[in-house]
Amino acid sequence: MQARDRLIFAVDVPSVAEARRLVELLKDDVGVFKVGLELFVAQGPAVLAELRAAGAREIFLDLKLHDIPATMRAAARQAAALGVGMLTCHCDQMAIFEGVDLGGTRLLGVTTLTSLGPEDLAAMGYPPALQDPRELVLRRAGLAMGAGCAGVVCSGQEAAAVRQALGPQALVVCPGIRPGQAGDDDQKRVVSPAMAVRAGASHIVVGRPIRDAVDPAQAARRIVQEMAQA
Ligand SMILES: O=C(O)c1cc(=O)[nH]c(=O)n1[C@@H]1O[C@H](COP(=O)(O)O)[C@@H](O)[C@H]1O
Repeated sequence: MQARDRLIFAVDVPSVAEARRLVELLKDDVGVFKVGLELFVAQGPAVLAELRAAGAREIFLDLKLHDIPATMRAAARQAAALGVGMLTCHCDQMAIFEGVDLGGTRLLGVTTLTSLGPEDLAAMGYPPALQDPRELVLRRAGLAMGAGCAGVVCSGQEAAAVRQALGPQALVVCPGIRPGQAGDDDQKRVVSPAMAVRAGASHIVVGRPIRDAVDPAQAARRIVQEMAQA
């Protein structure tokens, strides 16, 4: 796997025209294009064909499904029918996806959003032992794998512990990546591309630091270079 294939670009824009422009600009430097809630809610499933036509080879549908098991299974089957390579969900129970054939779509369990810190977990009512994001991430990673996921989404700060717990085969996908001098925006648990790769991330997710760069393709190439060196 080349470093480029491990870079996921979050296509966080509302219009098809802007999404297509970014894919055309980045298709040679980015392995996976992530369609999240903003683009999917605005444009619906038809946007996936638009991105493929613009040059996206692999698409990650980031819908963060969270519902009762029957609804999760049904929605995951519909997403798989769209031919996406990855799909996110929140897994609160074991065996949710047991026996569900999703073809080539790999499920990723979101563990603890990278925008959350210990103070947020305390406010949400987690007991002191689970207010340490690493502990909560490990707990939820176990649930996700038990639910039938191929891997998890966590921050690079927990990636080493998650990799150790889940073994070499699991996908460990890390958003909250901030290269160089980029600001944190609304992210709280951030690391650099090199730190995430060294910690054992299989993929990193980068949105604004590429999208808002003066030269997005150059920003992506710099990140890939940093990943390759790491
Ligand atoms: O599931 C995700 O992709 C995700 C999980 C998470 O914990 N944190 C997180 O930021 N994301 C997504 O990753 C992307 C990060 O974007 P930037 O902060 O702009 O790089 C966004 O599309 C988020 O929706």
